[in-house]
Amino acid sequence: MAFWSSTSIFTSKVPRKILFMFTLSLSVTYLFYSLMSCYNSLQFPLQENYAYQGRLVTEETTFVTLREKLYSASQGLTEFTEAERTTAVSTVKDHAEAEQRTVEWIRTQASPTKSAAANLNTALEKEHQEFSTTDSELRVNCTMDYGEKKLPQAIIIGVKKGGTRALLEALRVHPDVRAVGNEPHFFDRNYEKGLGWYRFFMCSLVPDSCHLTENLSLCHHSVKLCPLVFIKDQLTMKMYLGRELQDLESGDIGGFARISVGSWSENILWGLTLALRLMAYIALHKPCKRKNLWAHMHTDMQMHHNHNHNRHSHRTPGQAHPSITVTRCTNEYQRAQVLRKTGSSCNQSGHLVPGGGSRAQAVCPSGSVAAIAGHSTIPALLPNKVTPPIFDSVVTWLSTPPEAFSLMMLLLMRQKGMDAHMGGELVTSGDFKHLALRGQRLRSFYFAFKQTPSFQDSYQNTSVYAGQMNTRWAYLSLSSQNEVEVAGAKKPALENTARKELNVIFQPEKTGKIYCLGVCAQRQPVASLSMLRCGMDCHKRCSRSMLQDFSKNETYSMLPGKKLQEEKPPVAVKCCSLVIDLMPSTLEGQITMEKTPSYFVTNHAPKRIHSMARDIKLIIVVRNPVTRAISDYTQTLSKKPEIPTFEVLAFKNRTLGLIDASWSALRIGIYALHLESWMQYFPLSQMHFVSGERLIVDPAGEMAKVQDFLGLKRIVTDKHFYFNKTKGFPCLKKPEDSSTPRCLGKSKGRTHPKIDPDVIRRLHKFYKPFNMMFYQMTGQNFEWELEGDNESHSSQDYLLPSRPLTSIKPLCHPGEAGTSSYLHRAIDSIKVQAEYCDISCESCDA
Ligand SMILES: Nc1ncnc2c1ncn2[C@@H]1O[C@H](COP(=O)(O)OS(=O)(=O)O)[C@@H](OP(=O)(O)O)[C@H]1O
Repeated sequence: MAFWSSTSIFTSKVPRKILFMFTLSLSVTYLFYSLMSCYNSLQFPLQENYAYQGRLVTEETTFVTLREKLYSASQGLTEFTEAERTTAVSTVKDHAEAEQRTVEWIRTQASPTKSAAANLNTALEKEHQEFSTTDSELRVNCTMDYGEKKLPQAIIIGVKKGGTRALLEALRVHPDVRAVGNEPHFFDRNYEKGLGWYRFFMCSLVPDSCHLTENLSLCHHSVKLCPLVFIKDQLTMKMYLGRELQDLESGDIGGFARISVGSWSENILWGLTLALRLMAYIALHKPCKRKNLWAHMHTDMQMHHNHNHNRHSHRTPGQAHPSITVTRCTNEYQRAQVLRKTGSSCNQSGHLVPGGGSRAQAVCPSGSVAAIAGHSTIPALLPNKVTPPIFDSVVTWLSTPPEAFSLMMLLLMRQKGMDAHMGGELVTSGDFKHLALRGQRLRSFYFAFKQTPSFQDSYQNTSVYAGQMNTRWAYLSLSSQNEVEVAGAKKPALENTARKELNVIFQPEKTGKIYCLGVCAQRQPVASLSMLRCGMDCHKRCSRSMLQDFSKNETYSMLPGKKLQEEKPPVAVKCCSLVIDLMPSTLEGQITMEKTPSYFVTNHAPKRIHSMARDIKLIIVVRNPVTRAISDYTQTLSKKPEIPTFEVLAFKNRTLGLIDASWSALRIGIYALHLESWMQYFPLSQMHFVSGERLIVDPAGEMAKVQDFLGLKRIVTDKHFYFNKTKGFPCLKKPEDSSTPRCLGKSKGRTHPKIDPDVIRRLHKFYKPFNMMFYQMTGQNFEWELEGDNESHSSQDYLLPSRPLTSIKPLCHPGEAGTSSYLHRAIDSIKVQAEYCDISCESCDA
């Protein structure tokens, strides 16, 4: 009602009314559009156990019923049209049957290389629509998760280009398998981030996490929109806009609705209401004119502060209530200038005075506010406004750059004895390292904090220094004078610290109330719904120049940084799951998995994985090393077309026939060598080898073995696969509620370049002794030599073993002493034997 009364201003101002109506309709349209488009992604998330993820589960739903649902969902596969349906494969209960199927399958493939090659080009366009499971798509997971975050119990450790994606995607069909779509690269690239990071990476939104708390909690996500996240955002926005519009309507800063997760309809209704209110606010304040906006806001703030001061004075008995006087800062830009040039501080009576130093005193000893980092967040944090429960009053000021607000909040939290941490929200990437190294600015910060009684203490006699808006990370420290300091630092120390911080942040703690508050992205290129997130669409435009200005200014850092000493146990950040790519949680009885094929060739990986979980199950998909090398090369070529030919790279000296075993594409294929380091830590019984070739021709057969190995019920069977002629590979059948069959993306099953047959023959020769060694070690004969013997086949012809992989006695028994020396002796003899081998000891070790 208040809203409508406030908008009555419009009636006298026709142009504003028109603007209002226009923006309103836009907003409503967008809202529906967003919901609809996102809903699609929920209908069929890329994670296979779609039912698990995509269906809303009521709070009463138990884990058992959830799992039951998953099982039934995994059975319900939609039939294909005749055109789509080609030869299916069946389980490998009996070899003869499997073989028969294989033969049939191959026949239908009609030489997959050629058919795939011929068809692929013409079908590319079609493929675009048809093959939905691409790696990049896998990065987005807009779904809710249930259960617990666990470290993986099984990992697909290799090998690159072996067929690992196909295996993982097939496994994900299984209701008892939960796997992250992306490759975490924890044990090779991200290890220093710690298991906390890994685990966090392995988790996703915790259901209801945002109202785990009794009190107010805010959760804000700048991740891609999806309904479930949106609900949370919406709630957040309820807060944000509640603040904004309450300012507008009633001048009441202090009173905010508590957040509770409402029903869908309620939330949608909220969204609409918020949109309306937001539009009204925008129309009223003409916020795109920066100065005006800020002038308005200032006026409002001062007005409301005074108002609030009077209203709530009874809450802080005996406390002085200095009014805000921000005389020098009539708009944000000016404020920034003031701070940048001179620093700023406030005097005892709470007035902003130009400072000579390089810092801004944000909260003056008197408890009043002068400025913080050029932004007008402080009024929201004014001690005398912050009445218990604190969170009812501490809200973000919509047009405040999030960094400033977050920092300030964090400082205050810490200063008041709260266990508060800050982290960065990833807007465009699920990879922290990537983000940090690319030098991208974090676009928003979030922090989590735990309420402690001391937080409600008086704010008197405190000083908070804040600054450092132009670097990606900030240090926080408590000085000996109990001052909280924030300071920026330059790379690389800053990044290291940031990582440390993140590690800390992501280690969950069981006890305590967890609160979370996120701040919207500043320059996030998210379309109109960011209006609902960040308050105003034009806010981005308005503040961009200012932000850029900040970024350019190197001297804007306020204080020399001190490293944050972690004195208290870290806080869980369950509430805000800000990483886009997430490993799902698992229910009782489910397996958490990931795949990162580079682990297989990473020296430290076996030891690291062993120290994490010595009983972990390891899956290794292996493929003829020659084909694998060509596949690897093809991938590189697709990214860097200027690289030399395969033939050139493969040899150190082609005339002499010296193969360059240090070229990674070739080195990876010396499986025996890499396996040796794994065997030093894990018994063979914990490893399962999948034939990459058979995974193509008999996916169900391979899947049966993998499921057995993982101790899973054989759920994924031939019923789940069909051979897609266009793709030239097996694909997963579509689930009943999706119209999309699931073939792997364009990067899987590429057409390989034609390689000189002589080179291929030489490579086969090169690999032969290593392959033999590998067969011995694993006790399985993958029969890659058959491919090498038959030169009429091109590299991409998947020449199949005519019978199931033969078993041979393993050379070394699991964990057996002497494995290593045996292998070394064997490799030594190989070196002598191998005619074309230029393997030196160094390259072997490498
Ligand atoms: N079902 C299905 N669909 C498409 N592709 C399939 C499938 N099964 C196995 N393969 C083979 O998988 C090869 C890619 O291996 P990876 O997924 O391990 O590659 S990666 O390491 O993750 O980049 C890929 O290699 P290329 O053919 O060289 O592209 C495929 O041959």
